[in-house]
Amino acid sequence: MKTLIENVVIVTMKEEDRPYRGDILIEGDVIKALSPHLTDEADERIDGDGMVAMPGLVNAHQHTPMSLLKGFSDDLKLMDWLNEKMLPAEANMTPEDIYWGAKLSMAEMIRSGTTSFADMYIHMNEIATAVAETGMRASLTRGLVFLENDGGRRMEEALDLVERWNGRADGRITTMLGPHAPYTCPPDPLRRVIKLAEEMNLPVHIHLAETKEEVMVIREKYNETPAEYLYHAGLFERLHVLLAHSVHLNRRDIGYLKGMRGGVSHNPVSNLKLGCGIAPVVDMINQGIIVGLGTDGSGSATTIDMFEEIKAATWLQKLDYGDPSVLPARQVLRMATIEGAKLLNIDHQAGTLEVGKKADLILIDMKKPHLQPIHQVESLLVYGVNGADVDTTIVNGKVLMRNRKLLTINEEELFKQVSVRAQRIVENI
Ligand SMILES: CSC[C@H]1O[C@@H](n2cnc3c(O)ncnc32)[C@H](O)[C@@H]1O
Ligand SMILES: [Zn+2]
Repeated sequence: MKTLIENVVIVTMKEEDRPYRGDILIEGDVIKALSPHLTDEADERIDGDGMVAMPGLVNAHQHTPMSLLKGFSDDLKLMDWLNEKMLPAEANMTPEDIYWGAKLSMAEMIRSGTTSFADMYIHMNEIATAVAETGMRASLTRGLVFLENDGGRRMEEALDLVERWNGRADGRITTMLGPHAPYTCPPDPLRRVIKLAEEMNLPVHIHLAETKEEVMVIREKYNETPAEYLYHAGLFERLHVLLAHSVHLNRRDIGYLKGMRGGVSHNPVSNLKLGCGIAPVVDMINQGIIVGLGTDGSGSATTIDMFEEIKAATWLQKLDYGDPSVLPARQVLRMATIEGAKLLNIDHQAGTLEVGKKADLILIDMKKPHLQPIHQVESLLVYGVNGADVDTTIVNGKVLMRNRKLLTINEEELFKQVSVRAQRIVENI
């Protein structure tokens, strides 16, 4: 199957490229050619006039089924929200709920231009099934909380996910191991997970230093900062690690992360809404740490539109530094694309528009009052565009949304399923 996108403004997000008008040829699941003018025959032609083509966005930290808990308990502190609301609700979730909640998030992500995401949750088989069906690309992790003895059941589920799904769905699914956070993972089980990840050559996905309370708890328990605790457990020695949040890091903590494989998912909307603080994004980047962007679950953030994260990320750093020149448009766009792809360990496949990479791209409709005139495309992509401006979403060469119509998800059925399930889950909480 050959698809030719014609006469479109191409934003490759490669370091050396600047936006230019041209054509994109997709053959099978890869980008075959990118050029100012292509004359190839194609099975399908897409008129890109008035559109911008850019790499699909990479959401580096998600809990997809939490879409079912969206708006259920807002305006709480993280630990109250988690312990009193989310955990009891999650105990009520069936595997089918997880499947439909994950699909709801995927519908929203495809609609707002996300093509790849990293997910940490429970009942991962159902999430993987939803990924296989919707056509998205994902790095999946069974979240591991070690506060009570479960006879090794969670760990078995984590390994089952890896065995069943790593490299599956045409290579769109990869897997990681997911010790949830320093405050839910005591030293012994944490070290066991690290050893296993090393033996199995698997990346690790973990929350880090999200709140001041976390810093206090870890200080009381271990007389260390959360970053020190992970460093001394050996997490940053060999493994590729995806750290979610990393809000409360001091200068020494940033030093521990320096040189690590992987990096940090910055989740500014969730951090703002939960009042967590402002992550030292610019300081981390200046130390060579890779920083991508994520939304966290919609149970906390409500929105999983990555264009909102893009805006929040740059606004917050400008405000924090009192300097509008920090985190300029191009840099924050790279965080949402190629830097995120590096965090998911898929930058050989995604994150830029390049010949030979997988065809994961989006078309943005610029024929709208808020996106005209176009002086600088990259500026408008950051400060003007929102998820509803995405016209077409393509993953692995397959069109998942065209003219804003989802092609792999039946939304009518989806909405029926989620409204009934969401009500049942929160009853009596
Ligand atoms: C055991 S699966 C993952 C686990 O993480 C919880 N969660 C969702 N958002 C956050 C967050 O911002 N910080 C910490 N933990 C979070 C989710 O409810 C699941 O229980
Ligand atoms: Zn999270």
